[in-house]
Amino acid sequence: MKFTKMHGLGNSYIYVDSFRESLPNEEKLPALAVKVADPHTGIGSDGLILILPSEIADVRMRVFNNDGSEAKNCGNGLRCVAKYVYEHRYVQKEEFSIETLGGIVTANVHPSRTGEVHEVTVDMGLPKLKRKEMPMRGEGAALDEPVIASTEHVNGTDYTFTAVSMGNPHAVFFVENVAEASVETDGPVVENADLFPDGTNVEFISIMSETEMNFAVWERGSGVTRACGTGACAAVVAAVLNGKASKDKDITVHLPGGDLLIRWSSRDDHVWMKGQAVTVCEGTYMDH
Ligand SMILES: N[C@@H](CCC[C@H](N)C(=O)O)C(=O)O
Repeated sequence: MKFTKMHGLGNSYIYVDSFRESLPNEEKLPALAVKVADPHTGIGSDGLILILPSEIADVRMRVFNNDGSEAKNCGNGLRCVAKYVYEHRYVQKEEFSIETLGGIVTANVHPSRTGEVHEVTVDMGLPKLKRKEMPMRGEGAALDEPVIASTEHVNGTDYTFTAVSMGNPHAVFFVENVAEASVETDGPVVENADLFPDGTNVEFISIMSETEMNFAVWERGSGVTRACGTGACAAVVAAVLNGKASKDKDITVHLPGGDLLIRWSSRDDHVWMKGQAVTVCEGTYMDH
């Protein structure tokens, strides 16, 4: 199976071009994701991304975490898919749509004179804020309410966070110092809490100024990663909802793997993400 390894700020995936490659049966895809992602016996990545034709958008992306679970969206993956389909001329325009399980988004590539794409902007669409849209468990009318700085009980402990869906779920915690955040201890506890029937990604952020924040993440299905694009979008939305940042400002999110520029626009309430997309290598994977 031919593959391309790409990353956005160190959040790496094995990309399979399903315009050209025939894929294993549907039920074998989760196991394939686990195998290719293994750094010792596979290629090594945070998961597997399939680039496919779409009937309702210009192209389609499917994302598998490195535990084999399928995700509904991936911000860093979207930028890499946009780079790939533009450079391989599957689209011949700089603005085009990408279908994900979490909805359709619009990508804008910024090609160099030679046609290479190093940076991509994505209109990530509307954040979903209602408890039932995460999804998160709750009672009656609360299901239609947003979860902003809400204290929730998980395994006997109280956790205070803001929940934002960017097609996939995120629980955002404000902390004093991201370097000291309990990413590897609280991350998996919140990820797997009963409260989240589908699990959740977990972000820890600290506000540095009106236009800057530090960020660390525990990703659902992948654990600690160097970056999470949808997580950075959710972090900015959470900061605005908590009065710690403003709409219409370009906010630099400092992730472990580098920076993303995120803006929540008041014009249409869409969230915009701008950042790098990098090709690491291409090769042939021998399935075994
Ligand atoms: N790394 C991604 C998100 C990947 C999916 C996530 N772990 C989930 O299960 O929702 C990003 O850049 O957004």
